[in-house]
Amino acid sequence: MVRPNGPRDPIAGPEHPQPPFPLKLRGPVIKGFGRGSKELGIPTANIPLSGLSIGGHDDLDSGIYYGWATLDHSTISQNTSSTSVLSATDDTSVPEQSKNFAVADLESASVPPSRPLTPSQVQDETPKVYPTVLSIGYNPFYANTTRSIEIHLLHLFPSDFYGATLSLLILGFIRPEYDYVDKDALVEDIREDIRVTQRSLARDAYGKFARDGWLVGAGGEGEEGEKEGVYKVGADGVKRDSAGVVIGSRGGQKGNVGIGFAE
Ligand SMILES: Cc1cc2nc3c(=O)[nH]c(=O)nc-3n(C[C@H](O)[C@H](O)[C@H](O)COP(=O)(O)O)c2cc1C
Ligand SMILES: Nc1ncnc2c1ncn2[C@@H]1O[C@H](COP(=O)(O)OP(=O)(O)O)[C@@H](O)[C@H]1O
Repeated sequence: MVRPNGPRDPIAGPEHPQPPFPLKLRGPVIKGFGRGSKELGIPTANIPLSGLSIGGHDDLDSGIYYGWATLDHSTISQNTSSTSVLSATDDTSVPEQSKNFAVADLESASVPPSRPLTPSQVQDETPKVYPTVLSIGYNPFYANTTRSIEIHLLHLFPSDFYGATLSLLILGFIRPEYDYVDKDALVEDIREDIRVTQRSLARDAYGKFARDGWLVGAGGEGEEGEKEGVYKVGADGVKRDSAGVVIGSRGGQKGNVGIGFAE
């Protein structure tokens, strides 16, 4: 479908996320077609389509979505080698360093920064949580024959992170994928998607999902024996949740704050 003319909504989705959101995705960052940073100035981390199977969402509508994401860098060495990297295409050579021209000039004071949040806003040991916009589909402008998941994290990274495990919580739908008259029109719409993402995630009901246990590696809701939440370790070494309720005794260092599980 060719992009319709006309202005776009500044915010996407209702005041509170509605089903099917939040949707959980996770997978290793693999190599895509290499166009994101080279041609568009907007790097997009690809994860395998099987990432959609986690909640049984393989048939999710193609389109542009937003949410929160984290990266686990500890899996990089097991998913890459010095000469090859897992790939969505047949090409497994190590890609050139990505370039990101899109985000730096888009920030404004009234929206969440592209700087990452930590769930507790206290400690650096907890994973950084990045505002994220993604495209799921066939990239009609490039007429791809296979469906792909292309994820842009709203952050300037010093280096690539192929092989890292990316966990994603999708909270809303922005628009369908379109074909465009030229590359500049595609880039302009993606830049507006970034702004829509910043405004949409700035709402309280969306911001609180940045603390969801899924983003720190949890296996999903309802797992036996696990209760995820923000904890603080007291002088007695005991972990308590934000309401002061004891959730564990193997807390460790006094004053530690993070996201974890009841023991
Ligand atoms: C927010 C966002 C919106 C996008 N919208 C479209 C779109 O409407 N049409 C399209 O053909 N591709 C769209 N794309 C996909 C880009 O064309 C794709 O990321 C690019 O081809 C890079 O792919 P690669 O990383 O596999 O090289 C979008 C990507 C992002 C991140
Ligand atoms: N802000 C970012 N968002 C997503 N990926 C990024 C970002 N900054 C750097 N990258 C890196 O750039 C890669 C994507 O670059 P891109 O040119 O789209 O290549 P590919 O086609 O291999 O996905 C990601 O896999 C990741 O390693």
